[in-house]
Amino acid sequence: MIKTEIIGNIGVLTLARPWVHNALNFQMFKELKYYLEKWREDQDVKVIVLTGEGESFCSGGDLEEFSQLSKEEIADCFKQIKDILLALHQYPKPTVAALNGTAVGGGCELASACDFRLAHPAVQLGFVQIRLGITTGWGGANYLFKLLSRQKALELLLSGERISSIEAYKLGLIDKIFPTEDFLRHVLAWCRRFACQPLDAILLYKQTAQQADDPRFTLSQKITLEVERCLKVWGGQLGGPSLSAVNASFFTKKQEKVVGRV
Ligand SMILES: CC[C@@H](C(=O)O)C(=O)SCCNC(=O)CCNC(=O)[C@H](O)C(C)(C)COP(=O)(O)OP(=O)(O)OC[C@H]1O[C@@H](n2cnc3c(N)ncnc32)[C@H](O)[C@@H]1OP(=O)(O)O
Repeated sequence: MIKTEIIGNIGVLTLARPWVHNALNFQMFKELKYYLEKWREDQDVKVIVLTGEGESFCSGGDLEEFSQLSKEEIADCFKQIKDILLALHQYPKPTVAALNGTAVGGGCELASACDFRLAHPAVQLGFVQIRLGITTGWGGANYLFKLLSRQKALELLLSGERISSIEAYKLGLIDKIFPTEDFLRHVLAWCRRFACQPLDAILLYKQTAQQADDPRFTLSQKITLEVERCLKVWGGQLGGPSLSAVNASFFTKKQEKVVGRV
């Protein structure tokens, strides 16, 4: 129910239950967890893209399946799902939700847990939970509060209204709008700008990003750690190019330029 593909260092996870608009059942969460863990250490995967098959990105939790569970079973299920979304939010590599179509309920929670959200003009988004008499059950409101101002996030959550991707872009919830035609091709080209970079540097920037909003560190400590990270890659400690290799590449390019000018 989750299809996977690695395209040029980009791991693509496709929610594949289009007959129910990619409603997420528990089996899909298990698969999502499995692939996120598998790709965490995979040197060939530098960026993760989550998308959906068919006309929707995701219609949220599978209401059919969840309605058959007891209160205790739902509590256990949601606990496991919120851990998977948190792991996605704290993932060491960049994560991208490619909204190929409608995202509602838990579909918006999933997208909000990612680093980036890309969409096309026909996409609609809605934190519709309140219209069912419930609230976000997977941590999605907290991710939304990190992305939007308190009042904009509250407006979306309290109204349960669906908004267009263009409105969501203006709010800052969507990072980029691409044409509907060949949407995934545009997404992959956008992600390739990250995926073509050295993995060590990608991982270190993600660490710096995670730390940026961690209240346990002062700004001075965060900056010291940021500098230490740079020195690690500079010295080649992570298996990247060493100081001399960085210099060599700089001077080789410089020399080539000079030769080219003659
Ligand atoms: C439970 C977790 C909770 C959270 O913590 O966040 C949530 O996610 S709550 C929110 C749950 N989601 C919803 O309320 C959305 C429900 N779906 C829709 O609003 C619409 O289906 C749609 C996604 C906007 C598409 O509308 P439309 O194009 O008109 O299609 P249909 O409505 O006819 O749907 C076709 C088919 O799909 C089934 N379906 C859709 N969503 C779900 C779902 N979330 N769970 C289970 N099944 C779903 C729908 O019942 C239809 O089935 P059939 O009638 O058997 O064809």
